[in-house]
Amino acid sequence: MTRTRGLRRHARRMRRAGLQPMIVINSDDQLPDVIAVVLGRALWRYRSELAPFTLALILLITAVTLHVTHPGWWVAILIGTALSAWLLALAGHRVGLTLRAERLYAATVAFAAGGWLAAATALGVLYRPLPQLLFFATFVLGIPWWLHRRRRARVRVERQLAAWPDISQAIGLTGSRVQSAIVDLWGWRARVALARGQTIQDVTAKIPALESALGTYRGAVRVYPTTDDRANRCELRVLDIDPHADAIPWPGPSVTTITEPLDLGPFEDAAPAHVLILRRHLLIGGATGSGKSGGINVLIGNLSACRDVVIWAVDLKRGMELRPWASCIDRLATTPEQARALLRDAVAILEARADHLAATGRRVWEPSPKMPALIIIIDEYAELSDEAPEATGYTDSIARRGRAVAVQLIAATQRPTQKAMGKGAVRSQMDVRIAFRVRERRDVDLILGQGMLNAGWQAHSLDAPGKFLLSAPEHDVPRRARAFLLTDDMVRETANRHALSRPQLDEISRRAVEEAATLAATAHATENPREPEPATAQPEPKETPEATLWAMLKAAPPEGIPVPHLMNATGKSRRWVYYQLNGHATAGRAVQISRGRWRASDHTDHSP
Ligand SMILES: Nc1ncnc2c1ncn2[C@@H]1O[C@H](COP(=O)(O)OP(=O)(O)OP(=O)(O)O)[C@@H](O)[C@H]1O
Repeated sequence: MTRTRGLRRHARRMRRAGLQPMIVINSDDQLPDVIAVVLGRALWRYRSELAPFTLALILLITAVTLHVTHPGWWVAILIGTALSAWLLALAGHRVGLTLRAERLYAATVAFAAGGWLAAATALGVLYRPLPQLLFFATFVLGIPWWLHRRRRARVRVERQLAAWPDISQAIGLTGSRVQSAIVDLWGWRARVALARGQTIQDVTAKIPALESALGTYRGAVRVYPTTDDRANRCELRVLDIDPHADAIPWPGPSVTTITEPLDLGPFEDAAPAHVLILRRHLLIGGATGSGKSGGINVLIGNLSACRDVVIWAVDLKRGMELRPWASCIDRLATTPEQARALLRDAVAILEARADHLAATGRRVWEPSPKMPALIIIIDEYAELSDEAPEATGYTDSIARRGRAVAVQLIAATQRPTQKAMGKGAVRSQMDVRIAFRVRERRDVDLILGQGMLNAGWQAHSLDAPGKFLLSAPEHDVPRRARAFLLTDDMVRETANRHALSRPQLDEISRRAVEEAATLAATAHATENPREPEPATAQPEPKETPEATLWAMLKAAPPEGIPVPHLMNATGKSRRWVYYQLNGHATAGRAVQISRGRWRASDHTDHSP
C-alpha cells in the first residue's frame, strides 16, 4: 500500500515536471493493486458514459436481493415506478429536465427500469426473457443517453475543470480556482477566484495560452469582470461553438411586453444582444442583402407577442416584405396615399395622447394592453421620402415628439443620407441604431452617427448577412452580433399564433384617428368638390359599424382582412365582429379565407 502511495506521489511529481507518468511494473510488484487504481480512475472518469451499465448492475443486484428476501414487494415497486415515471414526465423540469424530450426519456427509463425490477423481484432474474430484456434495454435506452449533447458538453466541462489546477499552473495562473461553472448552448462560463496578487489583466494576457490549454479554437475564450466587480474574481467564457458560424434560428419571442428589452440575436461571445425599444426610435441601415429585412422580422416577431403594442407599417415595395405579418399589423400602408394617411393619423394620435397626458398631469404614456404603445415600422424609408415627400413632415413630428407618448418609429433604409431621410430631424432623433454590413466606410457614420467609424464601429467589415453592430444607450462599445433568422414558415406560424391576441388602439387614439380622417375628408372635399376622397385603409367615420364592417369586407384583398383590423375600424369587440361575420357567412355573403382572415364572398353583389 505504501509502495502504491509512493508510486502515485512519484507520478504526480513527474506530471508537475511536465512528464507523462509511466507505470513500471516488475514481476514481484503488487500488480492487482496498481490495476485496481488505474481501473478505479477510468471508471470514475467515464462514470457518465458508463451510467447505463451502472444502472443495469444496480437493478440486477437489487432484483437478486429482493427476490430472495422480499419477492412480494413487486406490487409496491410497480406502483412506485408508475408514480415516478408520471412525476418525471409532468414535473421533470423542476429537477433540471428542461426539454420535453428529456422528460419523456427520463420517464421511459424509469418505467422500463421499475417494470423490469418488479418482474425480476417476483420471478427471479434468470426467468426468461428477463436477462435478455435487461441486456437489450441497456443498449437501446443507452443510445439517447450517449448521444445527448448537453450531457456530453457537461462531462467535457467537468473534465476540463478537473484539470484546472494543472492548466492554471501551465499558463502561469497558479493558485487560481474555479468556483462554479454553467454549461449553456454555446459552451460554458465559470467564475474564477484569482490567487493573491493576480488580476483580471493577468488572465486577459493569458487568453491565447488558455485557449491552447483548453484545446478550443482561437477566439473562443473571453474574460469579463464579475457582476460584483471584485478585483480578485473574473468570469471566464469558453465557447465550444462559434455562435456566428452559421445562421441562428429564431428561438421565438423573448418578450411579452415592450417594457422589457428584446433579444435580437447573440453577440460573438454568445451574450444576447438585448435592447430596450420602449420610448425610443430605431434606425436600421445596411447594404442590400445585408439582412435588414431579417432584422425587421426579429423585431416584429417579438412585438407581435407583446400585448401592449399596436403595430402599424409602411411598405412601399407593394407590401412584399411586411405582408406575411399582415395579421399582426394593425394597419399596413402599401401606397404613398395610404402611407400619408397612416402617418397623418399617427401624428393625430400623438397629439391626442399628449393632450391626455397634460390633462391628467402625467409625463409619459405607460403602455399596457388597454393603452398600447404605437410602433410604426417603415421599410425602405428612402421610398417614402421619394414617393410621399410631404409625409416626412409627419415622421419628423413623430421623431421629435413621439417618445413620451409611446408613438415610435422603426425606420429601415440602405443609406440614411439626408436626402433619403427627408429634410427633417428624423435621423438625428434615432436613439437605437442597428448597422448591418455597409458597402462604403463612410456609410458607417451615416447610420451610426458622426465619428463612429473612427471610434471602431467597422460595419463595412461585417462578413455575413444578419451580422450587425448595435448602438444604443446601453451598448456603447462596438460588438458584433448576429440577428436570429426567421424562415418563411416561422413568420407564418408566429403571425398566425399571435393574430388573435393583438391589442386594439385605445379609445383616445381611435377617436383621434376618426377626427383626423373627418378633417382630411372635409379638406379634400373643399379642395376637390367633385372628386371622392381617395380610398385609404380607414372607412368613412360617420358610417354605422355594420356598414363599416361590410365595406371593409368588400374592399379586402384576396387573402382576406384580419379580424383585429375589423375590430379597430368598427370600434367593436371581437365578439361583436365574429357575430357579424357569422351572420354574413351564413347568408353566403362572406367567407373565412384563413384563420382570423375574412373577405366578402366572390359571388355576392348584394349588401346585407
Ligand atoms: N440573420 C441572418 N442570418 C443568416 N442569413 C441571413 C440573415 N438575415 C438575412 N440572411 C440571408 O441574407 C439574405 C438577404 O437578407 P435580407 O433580405 O434580410 O437583406 P436586406 O438587407 O433586407 O436586403 P434588401 O435591402 O435587398 O431587401 C436572405 O435571403 C437570407 O438568406
